[in-house]
Amino acid sequence: MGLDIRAIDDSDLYDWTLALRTGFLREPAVQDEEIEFRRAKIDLSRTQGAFDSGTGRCVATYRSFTQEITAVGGAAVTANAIANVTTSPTHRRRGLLTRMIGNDLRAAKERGDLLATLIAAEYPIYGRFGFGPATWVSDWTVEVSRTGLDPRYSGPADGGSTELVDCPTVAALGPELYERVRAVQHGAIDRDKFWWQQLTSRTPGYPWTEPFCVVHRSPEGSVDGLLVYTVQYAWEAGQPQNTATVQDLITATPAAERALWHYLLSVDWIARVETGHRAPDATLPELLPDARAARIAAYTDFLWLRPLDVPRLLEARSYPIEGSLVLGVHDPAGLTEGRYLLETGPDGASCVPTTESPDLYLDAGELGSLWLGDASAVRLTALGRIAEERSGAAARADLLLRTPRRPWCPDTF
Ligand SMILES: CC(=O)SCCNC(=O)CCNC(=O)[C@H](O)C(C)(C)COP(=O)(O)OP(=O)(O)OC[C@H]1O[C@@H](n2cnc3c(N)ncnc32)[C@H](O)[C@@H]1OP(=O)(O)O
Repeated sequence: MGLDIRAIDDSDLYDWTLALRTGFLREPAVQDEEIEFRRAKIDLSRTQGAFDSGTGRCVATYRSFTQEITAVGGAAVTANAIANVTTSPTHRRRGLLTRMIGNDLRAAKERGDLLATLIAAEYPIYGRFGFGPATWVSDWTVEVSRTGLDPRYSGPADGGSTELVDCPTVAALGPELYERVRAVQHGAIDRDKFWWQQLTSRTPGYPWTEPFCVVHRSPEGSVDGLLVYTVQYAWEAGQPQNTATVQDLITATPAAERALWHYLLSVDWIARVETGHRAPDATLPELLPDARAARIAAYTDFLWLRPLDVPRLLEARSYPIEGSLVLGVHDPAGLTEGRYLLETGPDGASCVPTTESPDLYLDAGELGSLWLGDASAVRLTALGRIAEERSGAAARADLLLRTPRRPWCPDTF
């Protein structure tokens, strides 16, 4: 029985969505409103389905779209973002994902995208396709009664302000604020109108509860922070045991972040706060007089990157110091295989193919892990994933590539 992989058309949307829901273990029922939402959102020409010629049924799904990711130094780099990857349990491990991702990565390379991005559902899936983990997230649970924050708090003392607003106000103010935030946060990705729609209104096919929303303004009156949270309402033996769950918290200044955490950790009746995905080096715990009131609920790899054009990718980011490095990149898919000479300085970098002998040999996935400055070349060498051909080269790579604050991608896609 044949398995035909092709770009889907509008008439496939119902079957494709059913296969997607099946693969993600969501109720296998598709409402017309969900189809309408997907029809508006997805680019059919970059949406693949695998169809079983015996039954005609869609048995695997895959989608990519153009995304911007912030490089170290603030440049917005064009990426091929991958999402909605599933193979139905009846057709697993027959190479369907391998065929779909191969098609897509070759097309992205031809289009000129510098890299591919995805959020890996499970760690072992994507390394074989040249991806490496590049950003991490930390999720915290805060016991409000233990924070040690002043219980008499009633708003920022520095002239800034917090205001409760509704969802349409978030949808109106959020995009401009987020543009400022992502421009200085390496690892952040752009948010399209559907992202804001899903945060601020009920979207067919996704669970949603009307949230509480707070805007923070600086002492000068500009919007510099946004907090969106829902509350799970619970009382036990006459005591409030409500849990607030952060749906989004973005800030353009450290003062705004401190003010919004202080706000949320002072709401009467909230006993516990679940922070959702924060930066891996979140300042939250140490904002609290008792930092141990915040416990790590999860600390995990998040955004994975796959280089597609090594010279342009390495030239797109900034470097703190002058230096040079020859990288020997191994890429079984043949997309980035080669030797590259990287020369860096505070004013820019050049990266060109070279015949010089490499300082470091590494797979494309390891380069994906290094690009945003999070992974350490010294550490990857200790793990046996980078071969150091010149003594001290891994430490030199870390001096060139690593960043003072860690990269962070706050969003799932
Ligand atoms: C970006 C995203 O959308 S992330 C979401 C990914 N989707 C899911 O996790 C949903 C549930 N899982 C699935 O639908 C499927 O298992 C998929 C999509 C992950 C894999 O699809 P398949 O068509 O079975 O993959 P395929 O047959 O091409 O496997 C290729 C190789 O990867 C391996 N592999 C695939 N999935 C996994 C996994 N979850 N864990 C470990 N190895 C895996 C296979 O064993 C195979 O290895 P081999 O070449 O050594 O034999």
